Order: sequence, then structure tokens, then C-alpha cells
Amino acid sequence: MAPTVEISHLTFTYPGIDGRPPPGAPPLIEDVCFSLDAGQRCLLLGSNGAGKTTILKILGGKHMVDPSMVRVLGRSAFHDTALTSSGDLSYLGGEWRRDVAFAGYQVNIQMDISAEKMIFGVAGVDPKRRDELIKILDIDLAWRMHKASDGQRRRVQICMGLLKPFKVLLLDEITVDLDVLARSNLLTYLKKECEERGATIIYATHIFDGLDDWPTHIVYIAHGKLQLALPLEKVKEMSQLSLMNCGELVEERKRRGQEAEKGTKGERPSGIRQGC
Ligand SMILES: Nc1ncnc2c1ncn2[C@@H]1O[C@H](COP(=O)(O)OP(=O)(O)OP(=O)(O)O)[C@@H](O)[C@H]1O
Repeated sequence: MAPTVEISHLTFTYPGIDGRPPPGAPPLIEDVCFSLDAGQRCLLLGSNGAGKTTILKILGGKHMVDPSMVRVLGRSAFHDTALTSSGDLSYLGGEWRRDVAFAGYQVNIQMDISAEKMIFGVAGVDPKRRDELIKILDIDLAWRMHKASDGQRRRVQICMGLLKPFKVLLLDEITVDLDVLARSNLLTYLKKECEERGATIIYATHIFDGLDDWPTHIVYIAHGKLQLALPLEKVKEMSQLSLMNCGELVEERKRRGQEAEKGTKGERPSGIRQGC
């Protein structure tokens, strides 16, 4: 079966004010390759500014790249807007606290509107799925969105983003405003979505609590370059380190790679269908 997410030699630079990449500027994302299959859950790790959001936005079709570099469900999200409008590809990112991005549209949520109106306003939704999400996220349908707390808004926004049974879900630090119980319920629900429906999820986060056994794969980015892309068991086997120390693992592998290069052949991080 073809991978659901394919990143192949992805290289990207943000355009300058003239709409073109600044001449001579090094690429922000450079030669990143990895792919994921249906049912896999990938944690996308990296320090601030490493390029995680940029990669997720490219995958979500928010920045244009050559279609050969990024394929989601075999298509380019930037060029094929039906991917997001159908709900097959869902992107939940940081700006969601103020705006709801659903099916490719941005809706401002500062106005006086109830959570119920927002959630039930989405047409073509399975009522059972909607009820389950409302329960899991512990949403009070009477919340007025302009008065709701950040965490309450975030719950409504996450609920709306998950109403359609996505095939690929991109999560960019969306659980930061959630309390421990809501976060744990959401992660359990998302795991179930992958195991039962074969959904693929990429989740960028700095908060590792409760994630030890959640991902199936780990991808680590530093300075826009892929450092590691491996199944979780491999990461655990190799390092006996927690996810928190993934950076140390990468440094150790780089050091060993450099030593090997000095000798015979250089070691290259091997991983989840790395095609580069
Ligand atoms: N629209 C933009 N134009 C130019 N540069 C940008 C733009 N957005 C982000 N950058 C730069 O790209 C780099 C990577 O940013 P990105 O948001 O992808 O990192 P990140 O890994 O998600 O970081 P964080 O963990 O802090 O969210 C940063 O140096 C940032 O300043």
C-alpha cells in the first residue's frame, strides 16, 4: 500500500517581500525525507525554530512547494484543495485559539456565539462521532465563545477539527491549553482513530508527558534538517532514553556517524521509509 504521507527531498525557504526566496539565503528546510503509512502516529520533535510548524504547514497545503516533494494521500495539498475541504486532511495549528480553520475556511471566533452553534453548524457530520467528541473534550454546549477561556475555546476548536473522519491529521502544539484529563482523553481518542480507522497523525509538541507509548514513530528535526526518523521501539532499544532525551540520542548518533566516516563508511540515520 502507498504511504499516506510522503516527504521526499523537501527543501523550502520562506519568500522575501518580493515573493521570492532571498538570493543566497540557505534553505530553512533542507532535503528532508520520510514517509508514513495508514495507522501510524508520528511525534515531530525539535527545538524552537527547528522547522516543525513549517513542515506541518507545507503538508497542510499552506505553503507551495514542488508537488513531487510532498504528497498526502498521493496528492499535493496546496494544489488539490479538495484534500482539506473534504476533511480527509485536517490541520490543527497554533492560531486556532482565535480562528477556527475547518474544511479550508477560517472563521473568527471572537463573536458572541455558543459552542453548540459552532459545533452543530458543521453539516454532514455523524451525530455519534460528534457526541463522542463533545463528551471526550468535556464541552459545555452553552459556552459563549467570546467569553470562554483559552482552554475552553481550544476544546471547541479541536472538536470542530475532528468532526469529519480525517485520514491524515496534522497537530501543531494544540494540546498546550488543555488540562491533564482533557489531553489524556484526546490522545486516547486519537490513538483509537489510528488503530480502528487507519488514520495517520503527525503531532508536533514539546510536552512529552503521557506520550511514552503514544507514537509509533519519532521524527527529530534540527535547523531544518532531518536528524532521526525511526519507529518508537527502535528509539527505545537504541537509547534506553526517554523521549525527553531524544536530542541526546541524535547527538550521540551524529558523533558515531562522524567517527564512522573517518574510518570506513559514514553512518546515516536509518528510519521510516527514508527515501533520500
Ligand atoms: N512566515 C515566515 N517568514 C519567514 N520566516 C519564518 C516564517 N515563519 C517562520 N519562520 C522562521 O522559520 C524558522 C522555523 O520556524 P517554525 O515555526 O517552523 O519552527 P518550529 O520548529 O515550529 O518552532 P517552535 O517550536 O518554536 O514552534 C524560524 O527561524 C522562524 O523564524
